[in-house]
Amino acid sequence: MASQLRLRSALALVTGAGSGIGRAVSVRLAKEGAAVAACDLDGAAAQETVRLLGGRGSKERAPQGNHVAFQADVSEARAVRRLLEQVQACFSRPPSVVVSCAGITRDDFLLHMSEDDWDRVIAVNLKGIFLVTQAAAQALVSSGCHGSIINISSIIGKVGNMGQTNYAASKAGVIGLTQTAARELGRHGIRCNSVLPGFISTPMTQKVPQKVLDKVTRMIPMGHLGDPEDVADVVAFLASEDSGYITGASVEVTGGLFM
Ligand SMILES: CCCCCCCCCCCCCC(=O)CC(=O)SCCNC(=O)CCNC(=O)[C@H](O)C(C)(C)COP(=O)(O)OP(=O)(O)OC[C@H]1O[C@@H](n2cnc3c(N)ncnc32)[C@H](O)[C@@H]1OP(=O)(O)O
Ligand SMILES: NC(=O)C1=CN([C@@H]2O[C@H](COP(=O)(O)OP(=O)(O)OC[C@H]3O[C@@H](n4cnc5c(N)ncnc54)[C@H](O)[C@@H]3O)[C@@H](O)[C@H]2O)C=CC1
Repeated sequence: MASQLRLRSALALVTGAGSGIGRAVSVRLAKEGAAVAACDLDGAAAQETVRLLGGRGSKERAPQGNHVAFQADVSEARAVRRLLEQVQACFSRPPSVVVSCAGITRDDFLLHMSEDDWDRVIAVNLKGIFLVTQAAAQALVSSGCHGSIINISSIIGKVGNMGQTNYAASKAGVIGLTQTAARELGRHGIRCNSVLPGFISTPMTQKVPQKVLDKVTRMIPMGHLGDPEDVADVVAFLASEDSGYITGASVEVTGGLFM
C-alpha cells in the first residue's frame, strides 16, 4: 500500500513499541506523518525505536511532530494512568491513535501449565489492553476528540493452539473486549478494531521449537512467515480515515493460515 501522509495530524501511542510488530508499527505511522509516543516495558528498547524514527524529544516537551519514548508496564493500572498523563503533558493532547502491541507468551501444555504462567499472560495480554483502551478512551471522551484504537490479538485467539491455553484465552478476550468497546465508543467518534496476525518473524516466534515452525510454515497457503511490516500496513490503514466506517472488525493478517 503506497505510503501517504494520511496521519500528519495524529498523535499515536504504541505499546510494545520496543520490538517486532510494535517497532514496525511505530516506524510506519511516523512515515505517514504521525507523532509517535513509543511505550515499552523495556524503556531502552523504546528509546531505540524513537532513535530509529529520528526523534529527539524529551518527556518534558516534544517539539512539534517529534517522537518520544515512555517506559511502562501495561499490566499495572497506576503505570498506565501515569503513561496517559505523561503523554498528554508531553504533547498537550490525548493520543488520537492507540495501538496495543505489548504481549508475551508463557507456553506449556494444559496438563503442566502453572497458575503463574496463566496469570502473567492474562495480565499483560488482556488486562493490559483493557487498561490502555480504558485510559485512552477516557482521555479522548473527556476532551471531545475522535480516535482509532487498534488492539493486536492473534489468529490463535480464533482457532486455539497446542501449548497456549493462556495465550489463546487472552487473545480471544482481546477480540471480545474490542468489539464491546466498539459498541460503546462509536457514539463518541472512537473506532476500535482488532488485528489477528498469523506467524510473524519476530523475537516472540524465535522461541518456537523448529519442528513446530517447520510444521506451521507448510500449512501457510502463501508458503512463508509474515513480516512485522505486513501487520503495520494494516494497522496504518485502520489508524487512518481510509477505514473511517470500520469498527468492531477483526482483520486477519496470516498469509491464509487457518482461514
Ligand atoms: C500439525 C502442526 C500444526 C502446527 C500449528 C502451529 C500453529 C502456530 C501458529 C501461530 C500463529 C500465531 C502465533 C502468535 O500469536 C505468536 C505466538 O504465540 S508464537 C508461539 C507459538 N507457540 C506454539 O506454537 C507452541 C509451541 N510449542 C512449544 O513451545 C512446546 O512444544 C511446549 C512448551 C508447548 C511443550 O514443550 P515440550 O514439553 O518440550 O514438548 P515438545 O516441544 O517436545 O512437543 C511435544 C510434541 O507436541 C508437538 N507440538 C508442540 N507444540 C505444538 C503446536 N503448537 N502445534 C502442533 N504440535 C505441537 C511437538 O511437535 C511434539 O510432537 P512430536 O511428534 O512428539 O515430536
Ligand atoms: N509474532 C507473531 O507471530 C505474532 C504476534 N502477535 C502479537 O503481536 C504483539 C507483538 O508481538 P511481537 O512483536 O511478535 O513480540 P515481541 O516480543 O517482539 O515484542 C513484544 C514487546 O512487548 C513488550 N512488552 C512485554 N510485556 C510488556 C508489558 N507488560 N508492558 C509493556 N510492554 C511489554 C516487550 O518488551 C516487547 O518489546 C503481541 O501482542 C503478540 O501477542 C500476534 C500474532 C502473531
